[in-house]
Amino acid sequence: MLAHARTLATRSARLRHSRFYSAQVRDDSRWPGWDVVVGIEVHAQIKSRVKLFSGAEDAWTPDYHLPANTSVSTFDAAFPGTLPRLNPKCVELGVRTAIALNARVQQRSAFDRKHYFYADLPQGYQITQHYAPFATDGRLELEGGETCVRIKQIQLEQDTGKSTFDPRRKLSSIDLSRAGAGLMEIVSEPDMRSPEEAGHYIRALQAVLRSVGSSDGNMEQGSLRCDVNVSVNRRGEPAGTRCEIKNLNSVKFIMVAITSEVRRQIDLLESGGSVAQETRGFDEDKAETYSLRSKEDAPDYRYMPDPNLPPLLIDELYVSRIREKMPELPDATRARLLALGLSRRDADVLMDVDSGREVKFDGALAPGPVAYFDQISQGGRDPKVVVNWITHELLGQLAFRNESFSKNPISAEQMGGLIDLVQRGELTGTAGKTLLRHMLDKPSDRSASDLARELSLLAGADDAVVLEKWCAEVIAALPQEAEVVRRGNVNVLNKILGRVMKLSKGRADAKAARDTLLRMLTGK
Ligand SMILES: Nc1ncnc2c1ncn2[C@@H]1O[C@H](COP(=O)(O)OP(=O)(O)OP(=O)(O)O)[C@@H](O)[C@H]1O
Ligand SMILES: [Mg+2]
Ligand SMILES: [Mg+2]
Repeated sequence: MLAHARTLATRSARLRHSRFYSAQVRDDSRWPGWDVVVGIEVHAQIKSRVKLFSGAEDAWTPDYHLPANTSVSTFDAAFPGTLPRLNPKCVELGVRTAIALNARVQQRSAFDRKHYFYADLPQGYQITQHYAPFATDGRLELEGGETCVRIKQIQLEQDTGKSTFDPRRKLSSIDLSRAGAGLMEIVSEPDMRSPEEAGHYIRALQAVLRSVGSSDGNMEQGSLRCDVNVSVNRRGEPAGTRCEIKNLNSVKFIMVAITSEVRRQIDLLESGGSVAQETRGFDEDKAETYSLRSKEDAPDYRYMPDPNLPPLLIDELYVSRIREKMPELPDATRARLLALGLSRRDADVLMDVDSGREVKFDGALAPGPVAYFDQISQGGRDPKVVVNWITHELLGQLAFRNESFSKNPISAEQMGGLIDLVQRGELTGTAGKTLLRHMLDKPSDRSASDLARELSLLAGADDAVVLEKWCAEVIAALPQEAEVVRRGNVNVLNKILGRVMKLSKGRADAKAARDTLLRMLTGK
């Protein structure tokens, strides 16, 4: 009876957590009558200069332009007699990630050896926490909080080296620089129901990792790598057999690979066949998955506890200290920005994971567009005006120059000064943009108003006189158009006005210029 009650309680907890058991699954017109089930294993490189077990002597930089084998300690190369020593920074960044993913940090976890024989793994085994991970039972809400993906576990493990094969010379090269670097394996429950949801999950996870500073989460550079498990079943039937697609390296390829794998499995089942559990690769050119090895060929990893590493003990005080220092998480940031009156789009642009925000080593963060926005809008500036200048003008100009936000040379103070000049009417909007361009062209630490004065961009006291001079000059240059306006056809005025604005290099106030022209031409 008690056991039954417990089962029911567990089941209803699950019901609350996973949409899989509760809400109706919508039919997908791509595969009507079928349900798609996806679970993802993410390997995220921990942003610590020191590897997971090989001590401070081998500080490494994940810079792939460096020559091979430049950051390898004797431990990484598995010299006999070398011993592992756990890097506490990796534990701290792991715990930060676990807290951000609402996971339970285990007071006791342990390290196992997972054996396989491959040239980029000199020890002959990888140290991992597959059986006793340091965090379990997390969850990550996807956009809008409608869907929630449960996180089964987060474990610490070593990265391998890198092997490259040159088919021409039939030569394999091994680079051990990466060997032994710290990874977090974040294993999701099979809670995603479409290729798009898998994409949202990875994006949301990237945002979390970056916001806590535990990983770059950059798929292109390999600091975030995904193994994607896919199965299909007819609506109402239990989940099917999963295939695992290894090593996908972009969100786009994840979605394409899932779509093509779903098609393959459905075709197999519809033609009376069955899906065999196997590990598959993804061919980017053909947009197809292909078999790597079947379950029968799966290696026997001969897991065993690592005798050289004691269990990892994490006490509650340690966790609560980290919890107190947690930075703002993406969901909270988005909610705060929306509450300030920003549009969803503007909030997304500020928070964009690809905006060039840098995660520095050991979890420090370079300020991204959101922090820049926060600094500028302090002191009572209108948040909507500030976000406009950042997203449209600044990010626009930077994009035009093919530069990311991390290259922005304009300080928050300078940008705030520029916005104030425009808001107070001392600078026209167009002159403000000219000033912004100048600040990007010639970075300096001078204030916006000094620069505006120096460039004669400020709208001054003798404005009206200058404006009349510009108008007169343009009227003289466009006698025919001026005549048409004089005869009462005001439509042509815009052409004359355009010339005045051009002549003033944007310094003229458009409305004042229009009024002046009308007065000079029609007396009104
Ligand atoms: N029916 C299913 N359809 C799709 N995904 C599934 C299904 N069942 C389980 N999964 C997913 O498969 C993944 C299993 O990962 P896990 O690390 O636990 O084991 P593994 O793949 O056997 O081990 P390894 O780490 O050696 O690859 C999880 O992400 C889980 O959500
Ligand atoms: Mg796994
Ligand atoms: Mg796996």
